[in-house]
Amino acid sequence: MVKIFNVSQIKKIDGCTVINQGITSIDLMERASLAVAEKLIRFLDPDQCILVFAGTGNNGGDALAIARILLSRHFKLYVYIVAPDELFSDDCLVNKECLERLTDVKLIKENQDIPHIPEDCIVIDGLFGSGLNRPLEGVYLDVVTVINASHNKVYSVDMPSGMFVEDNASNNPEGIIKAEKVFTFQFPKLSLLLPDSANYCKKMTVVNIGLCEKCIKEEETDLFFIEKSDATQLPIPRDNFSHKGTFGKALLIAGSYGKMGAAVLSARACLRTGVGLLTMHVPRCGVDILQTAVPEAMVQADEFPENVSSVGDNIDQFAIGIGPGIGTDDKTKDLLSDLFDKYRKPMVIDADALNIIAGDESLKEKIPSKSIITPHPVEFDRLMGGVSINGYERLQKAGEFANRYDIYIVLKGAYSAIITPERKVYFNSTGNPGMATGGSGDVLTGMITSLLAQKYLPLNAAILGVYLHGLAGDLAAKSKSQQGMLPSDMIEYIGKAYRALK
Ligand SMILES: NC(=O)C1=CN([C@@H]2O[C@H](COP(=O)(O)OP(=O)(O)OC[C@H]3O[C@@H](n4cnc5c(N)ncnc54)[C@H](OP(=O)(O)O)[C@@H]3O)[C@@H](O)[C@H]2O)[C@H](O)CC1
Ligand SMILES: [K+]
Repeated sequence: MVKIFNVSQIKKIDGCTVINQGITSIDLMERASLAVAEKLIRFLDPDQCILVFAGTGNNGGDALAIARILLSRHFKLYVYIVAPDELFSDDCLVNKECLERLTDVKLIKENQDIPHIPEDCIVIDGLFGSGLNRPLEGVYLDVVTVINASHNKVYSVDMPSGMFVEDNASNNPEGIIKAEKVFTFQFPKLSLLLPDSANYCKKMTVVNIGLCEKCIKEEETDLFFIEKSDATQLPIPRDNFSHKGTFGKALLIAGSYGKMGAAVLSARACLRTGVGLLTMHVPRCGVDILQTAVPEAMVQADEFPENVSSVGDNIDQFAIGIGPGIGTDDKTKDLLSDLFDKYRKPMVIDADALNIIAGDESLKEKIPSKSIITPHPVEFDRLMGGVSINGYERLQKAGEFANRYDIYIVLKGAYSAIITPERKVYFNSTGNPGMATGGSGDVLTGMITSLLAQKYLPLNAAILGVYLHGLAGDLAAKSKSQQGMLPSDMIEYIGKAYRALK
């Protein structure tokens, strides 16, 4: 797992690296800058005009070092330092003086010094990084406004300038660089993983700068970024002598009139994820649909034609998933309440089941311990009874909710977050915007329920389910495009996603 740290932890690890590796801070800056420059060199066109905007701190120092390295590789550069008071950090000053020996470096001290930014150029943004401690104002705000208005591709060093590493609730949305890509050092930054960063960071690339592994190991955090190597360790190998009983029994309670597709998708995804036996509990109108569309599943018909209203006895033998397409009919509300009374093992709760819970406080108290709920942000806000001001606040609330009700929350998004009852957060690294379509969540519910049935611990079921779901989405997008892919395609790629983990 890659750890995610706050600013003071990053500073501490920096300092500790300098001591333990016997280097100076300028060596570390050079290493970081070289790592970013090498990435840029791979795709930048040497004939394109590149504008570098540096600040006066260490983020600026990085940008100036990157400019020097690019110049040595014959890129065409124009360099500006925004320095209203000309107070430079020591390492920034060293890099400024080095660069001034090679090229003209212009200072921007006030608004009138801001250059016209032509179209079709590239901007390298090194105004501010993790040292930002207040929203941008004055000439800094003006420079950011001009860069954003130029609509050129902007590559940011460490952070989009103007964006805080964690909470941006008090920030000025106009005072943040809109970056095409952010090359962030060593650790993903929390704010870059939250949905509010969509306008400011289209893509994040984590650049390894060789910080001291021992310091990283010793520094504690509750925030993690899931990598392939983490997911690879999770699948439970299949024993030669195993039989269908070995891989558990799942019961998916899904569907209502007009929403049987959700039941079909969750059923197929559950089976493709490896469950031994799947039973679908659906309204009577859905029996033929399920039996035809998913022959591998057994079907239990509800007594009602259009909605699910009750589940039978003997449900302890199953891992249960409830929600896809069930609607919020009163009969279905009764079912959920009854289910929570009867069944005390972890279950997967999604979609309309969450909307039902949102409308009834007493149901929250009854959610079985260690269950996994899988809301998207709107469902989560409904569950909280109010909209969060930003992704950071939503994450805090999710931590409190998970802790209070002793459950796991999969907060779906570009980097889906798995929040544990201990308030730890694991961000997923797979997936793409092609998955943002109706049915995608039903697939995830089926997958996680399947893993619970196969005796994965709830946390592992959530992590592996979310990772595989995203990976299947990535494989589907590769073959069918983000626009053309469907949740059904993702299901077809679950097998390949498993293979990719080998
Ligand atoms: N391990 C690493 O990640 C490494 C990171 N590096 C780079 O260093 C920066 C962080 O550098 P730092 O000098 O700490 O901070 P900044 O460059 O982001 O900011 C510089 C100073 O600017 C002042 N400040 C803050 N906010 C504002 C604002 N809104 N307007 C004007 N000025 C502002 C603040 O100083 P004050 O005294 O005014 O409080 C900042 O200190 C990191 O992002 C990386 O790029 C290293 O190069 C390698 C290791
Ligand atoms: K920056």
